[in-house]
This record gives sequence, structure tokens and C-alpha cells, in this order.
Amino acid sequence: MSNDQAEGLKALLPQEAATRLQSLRVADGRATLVLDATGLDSSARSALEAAAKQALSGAEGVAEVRVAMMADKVERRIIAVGSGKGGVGKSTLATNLAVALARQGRKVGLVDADIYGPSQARLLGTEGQRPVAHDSKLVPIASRWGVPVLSMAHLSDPGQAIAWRGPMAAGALTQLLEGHWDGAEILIVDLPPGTGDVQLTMLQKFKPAGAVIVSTPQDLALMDATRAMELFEKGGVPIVGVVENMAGYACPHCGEVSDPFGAGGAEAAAKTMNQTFLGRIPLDMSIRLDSDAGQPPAAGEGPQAQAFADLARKVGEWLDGGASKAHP
Ligand SMILES: Nc1ncnc2c1ncn2[C@@H]1O[C@H](COP(=O)(O)OP(=O)(O)OP(=O)(O)O)[C@@H](O)[C@H]1O
Repeated sequence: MSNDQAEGLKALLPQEAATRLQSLRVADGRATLVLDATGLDSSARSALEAAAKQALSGAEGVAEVRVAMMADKVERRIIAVGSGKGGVGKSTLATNLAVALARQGRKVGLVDADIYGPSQARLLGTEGQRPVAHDSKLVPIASRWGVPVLSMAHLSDPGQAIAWRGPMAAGALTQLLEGHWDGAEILIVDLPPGTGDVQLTMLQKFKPAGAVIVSTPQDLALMDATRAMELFEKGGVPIVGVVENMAGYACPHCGEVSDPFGAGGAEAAAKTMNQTFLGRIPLDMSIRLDSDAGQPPAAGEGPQAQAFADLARKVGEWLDGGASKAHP
């Protein structure tokens, strides 16, 4: 970008954005601004962000505007979403929890640390986009759902990451978590399934405020979920609670509800472990179809969106009331 172009764009910014401007870059038609949001509350930050976006959208040579907010004093808390085994819907839960929290007015970012199957780009409809770096830190990719995202997929070619050794994976996770998340009060982290190096780095280095454990109602998944809970507990990370996913299948033809994987197992397991049960997300074809199409069900209407909204409310309340557990 020429200096003239940068100066031209700066001149379009409203005064408050111009005074708070840390950096402005344009690459491939995408303008990326970093603004200092020190001292602003979340609604003032949103207003500043919207004003800066509006001022630059439509400017010559600018097809897209991204705004990253930096603030020294935003207290950011990490909620890790984990599961004992793969395929239980952990990524789907993480996306929709983040989207539902954003709908409830929280400033949320999403880190896709699932090295073995990074899927957040697809789930949030941001496939093919690459993050830029400012001051050697990654700038999260904005999504249509108000949830910026950084994914392991952004740091590797498809299929490559799975061959990484532990230290490389841990290094990549560090880059994702140390991105420009300054505007986010809550970072949802979609962990890989199981209890390996990435999870350990997460616990040791970034100390999540809490962990949400996802399980299906099957016995085997529940045993693995119990192991995941133990890992977090040993690492001193409080468990927010357990979510039972793929619970109860409502036949789209007759409406009868059946339980292909059993019922109530996660609730019972949570009780045994003396943990909170956060609720059930039904097994529903529309959840898979909408998710695959990059349309998080939590952004829609109806019972699926409601189930995620209920979960987000509980996690939000836990953070509001229970955060002292994580930050003694
Ligand atoms: N409640 C649900 N109803 C229907 N389909 C679901 C539901 N939850 C998840 N799925 C589907 O199940 C598949 C696995 O989900 P997802 O990728 O979220 O699992 P995961 O636990 O993150 O897996 P992995 O560990 O392999 O990344 C996806 O196709 C997803 O759309």
C-alpha cells in the first residue's frame, strides 16, 4: 500500500477512530485497522468499530474492512471446550456457544485449536480466508456472526497439521491465543479431543477460567469425558459443566423422540463427578446441515437456537458469578 493510500484512508476516519488508530494496512483490497480501545466499555467499543468500518467501506480499493481493538484493561477469560473423544460434536458446540454468547451481547472470540480436524473456518463460513499479522501477532478473521476466529487451519495446509509433533502444535496454539484478541472478553477455545500436548500447553500456559465438557450419551464417550474432566481438574481448571450432545432424536416424519445413544448418561456422569449438568442438545439433522453450510444454528431461530442460547446463558452466568474460582 502506498503512503498516499494509507493517508487517504486515515482522512476518512471519524476523529475518535483517527486518534485511537494504531495501524492501518491494506492488502488485496482488505483494510485492517488496529484501534486502541483503552477506557471504552463494550458498547462504546462496538460503536467505534462500527463507525470505523462504515467510514472505510466503499472507499476506493477497499473491498473489506477489518477492525481489531486493543485495550490494556479488557479482562479476557478463556473457556476451553473439550471432550474425551472425537466426533461427539465438540467443535459444533464451541461454535454455537460462541455465537449464542455474542447474541447475548458478549464480546467473544473463537480459537480453533483442534489440530487433528480444524473445522471452525467451515462452521463460521470463513473458509479460504487468511489472517494477516500486525506486530507479529495474528489478526483474527471476522465472521458474519460477530465472532472473530483464528484456526489451526490458518497456520497449515490441509492435512499437514496432523503430522506435527507436540512442540510444534503447542507453538501454533500459542500463536493463535496470542493474536489480537484485545476486543474479546471471552475466548472460546475448541480443543482437540483427548488429553495430549495441546491440552497440557493450554492448561499450563493460558490457564482457562473454565472448561465445558461435551459428551454424547454413550457409555464409552462418557468414560472418556470423565478422563477429560480429571485432566482439567488436575490442572486446576474449574469445570463449568457437562453438555450432552446428540441427545434424543426427533423423527422429522412422525415427531416421535427416540434415544439412539441412550438418555441421561451425561447428567448421571456429571452428578457422579459432582459437576454441573449444562443441558442437552438434540440430535437434529438441521444442526448438521446448517453447520456444514457455515450457518451456525445458534444464529437462527427455533428450538436448536434456543438450546444453544440456554447453554450460553449458563456459561455467561457462571463467568459473571463463578469467575473468582478461576482468579482467586
Ligand atoms: N446435535 C447434533 N445433531 C446433529 N449433528 C450433529 C450434532 N452435533 C454435531 N453434529 C455433527 O456431527 C459431526 C461431528 O461434529 P463435530 O465436528 O462438531 O465433532 P467433534 O467432536 O468436534 O469432532 P472432532 O473431534 O473430530 O473434531 C459433524 O458432522 C456435525 O455436524
